[in-house]
Amino acid sequence: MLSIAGTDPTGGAGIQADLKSFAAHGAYGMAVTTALVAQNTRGVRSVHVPGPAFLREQLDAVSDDVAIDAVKVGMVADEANAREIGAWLDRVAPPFVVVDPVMVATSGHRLLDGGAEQAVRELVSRADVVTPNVPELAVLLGEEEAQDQAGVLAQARRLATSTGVVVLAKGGHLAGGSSTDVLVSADAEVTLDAPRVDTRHTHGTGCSLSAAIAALRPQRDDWETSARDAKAWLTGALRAADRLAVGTGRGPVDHLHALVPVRSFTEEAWDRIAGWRTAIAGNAFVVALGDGTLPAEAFAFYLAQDAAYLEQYSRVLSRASAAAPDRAAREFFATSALSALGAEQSLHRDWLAEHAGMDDGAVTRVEPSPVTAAYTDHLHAAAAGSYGEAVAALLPCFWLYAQVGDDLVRRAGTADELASNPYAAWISTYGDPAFAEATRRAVQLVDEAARHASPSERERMHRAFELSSMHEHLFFEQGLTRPTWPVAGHGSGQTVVPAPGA
Ligand SMILES: Nc1ncnc2c1ncn2[C@@H]1O[C@H](COP(=O)(O)OP(=O)(O)O)[C@@H](O)[C@H]1O
Ligand SMILES: Cc1ncc(COP(=O)(O)O)c(N)n1
Repeated sequence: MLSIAGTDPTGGAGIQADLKSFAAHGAYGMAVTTALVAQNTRGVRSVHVPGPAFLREQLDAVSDDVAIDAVKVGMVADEANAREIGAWLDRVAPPFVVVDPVMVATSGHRLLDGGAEQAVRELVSRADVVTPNVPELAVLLGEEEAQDQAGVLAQARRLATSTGVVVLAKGGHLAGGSSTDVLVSADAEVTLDAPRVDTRHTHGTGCSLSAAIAALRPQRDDWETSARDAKAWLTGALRAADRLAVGTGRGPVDHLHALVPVRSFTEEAWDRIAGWRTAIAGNAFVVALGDGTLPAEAFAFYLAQDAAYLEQYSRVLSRASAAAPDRAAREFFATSALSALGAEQSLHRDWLAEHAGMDDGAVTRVEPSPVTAAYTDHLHAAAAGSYGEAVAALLPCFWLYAQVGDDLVRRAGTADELASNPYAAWISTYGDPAFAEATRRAVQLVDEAARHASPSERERMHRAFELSSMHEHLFFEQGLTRPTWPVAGHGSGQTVVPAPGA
């Protein structure tokens, strides 16, 4: 494959994008430079055109030596370049030629000299396929820009008829929930539909699509199949774009997304804590809680510690609420902070009053055990980092409890069997669909935060999530081990919760 185009030193558009697009389709990529463009994800700074003589030397260097299966032409920069490329195409007659009539960058900067439009029209007439976006389609026809899909289709028909070239008119610039392109030739019309991906990283989409079509054509039977497959690939590249984190403006798409499948932060995080999930499912405390054989003093210790934990958990939820980027997230974390103080705590206070003789005051005075303190210190430390770290650290308390609740409800069997378990109220709280719904929402918000995180912040989020998962395991376990703070000079522990009935 040969790309004849301009450069993008940040690798998202032009020749650099074309080569990645070729590689993504299993093609060997070559490139001839029409213009050196000083640009980045924020825009174009300047353009240097070596000129037609050197352009011709590059083109001949390739075609004198290498068999070319298909050519993609992108930015030509000026009229002299366009004529040189036209003459070379006439001489070499490559089997497949795609022309992307690049005129103006997404950022609004001109990439084609004023007055060179006629030369580009002549180049288009030498192509098999031309891939204009909405403004380029209008310029090629000398008409006003189309405002909707019907207008684009009508213009694509006129261009196909007047040039005899297959026209792939791209709809990326139109509004709507889908990003529809139309492929129009003298004898066929095909609509290529794709959902509009919610990303601002669309730098180089046009370059990448035309390069993909050129790369696929020798491997497919016709232009329609090539364009369809190229568009499906581009949609995947757009979906994966946000994870690249290249530049501060409109970033590139992820050409090689198929090499590393896209997984959400939470899917990956959940996999990474598989060990802790197994440990919690087999945790002796959790198993005994599920079958109702857990000694009351073990549950009392756990529950009193959990009340102490929830005091701090609620504070960290409030900090996440304050740091949240939008109103919906702020509301979610504020509501969760409130229910950690209220609804969940009432479960604790009722049980401890009835079974451990602890009144509200006694519950409030419970000293956090070393295990509880380690967990809440970790949460506060995460909250001192970024919003992403805070919410990643907060998530296991939702997710692992929803998982344990769900497991224990299922292990209990029927509702009657569950009711006979002395810890049924606890199990029902966390096995409740409302809690599962809150967990789903928390998962979504963490993924949202991860989408805006840099790779290093994402890694810190993983670390925070993993540490919280470990703390969850240790927290359950402490119901059986009842760890205490060593008291200086005594070499013994101090009880942190009175025995039941005390
Ligand atoms: N947000 C998006 N979601 C899905 N496809 C898109 C999106 N933006 C552009 N595309 C697709 O990318 C290709 C290039 O589109 P377009 O923006 O019209 O061209 P150009 O990049 O040349 O300006 C087209 O196939 C278009 O449908
Ligand atoms: C060298 C070069 N060629 C083409 C584009 C158009 O890119 P886009 O698809 O973002 O409009 C560009 N920015 N740079």
